[in-house]
Amino acid sequence: MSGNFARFAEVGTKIIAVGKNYRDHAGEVGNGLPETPLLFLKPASSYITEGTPIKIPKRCSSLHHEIELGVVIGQKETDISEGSAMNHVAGYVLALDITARDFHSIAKKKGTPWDLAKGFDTSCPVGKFIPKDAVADPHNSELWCKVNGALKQNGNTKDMIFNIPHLISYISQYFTREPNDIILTGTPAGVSVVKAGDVIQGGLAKLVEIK
Ligand SMILES: CC(=O)CC(=O)C(=O)O
Ligand SMILES: [Mg+2]
Repeated sequence: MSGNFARFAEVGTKIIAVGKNYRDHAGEVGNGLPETPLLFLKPASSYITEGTPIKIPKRCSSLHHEIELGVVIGQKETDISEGSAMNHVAGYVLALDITARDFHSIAKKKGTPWDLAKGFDTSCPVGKFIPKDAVADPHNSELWCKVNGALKQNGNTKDMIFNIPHLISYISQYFTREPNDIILTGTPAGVSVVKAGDVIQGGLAKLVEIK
């Protein structure tokens, strides 16, 4: 594990994920657009470093990749304004919100929690830490994902419905954020099934790639 990963892999880390934050992905999964950020938690036990194999959960027959920009929180915060939100960002990571889509569809239909679909062990592969200043514009960065070399997701963070300051401010009204917590900011369209043996690659602008 590199020093950069060590920044994140500390006890007490929270991963707060935002759902349906891109219109095109919201369209492909249905149920309309959110009026406020749609939040769910992924446990710290879902976290793996880049290159660690993803375990397909028992009884899952449709595992999906979701490439996402992760925002790494730099300091303890609660109830902060949108105006000061970016001061609380230490940097970014490229991450996958691996989703058991069959479990997810059932949960949505029944109105039950998404934990099993989104929070199982290994469902959050995370790439190396990217310092804040290395990302010129986090609201205009290409985000892509390939499976076995074929391009599946090709989005841009400019298409987020709720931008990063809004997400940080909104989340901080409900959850105290601590250093090294991560906010996954949602995925663009193109999610698709991955099977045992597939290789998933992702990229953020020209800055980082994960595999
Ligand atoms: C409906 C979803 O897949 C929610 C989600 O995780 C997203 O990134 O959007
Ligand atoms: Mg997601």
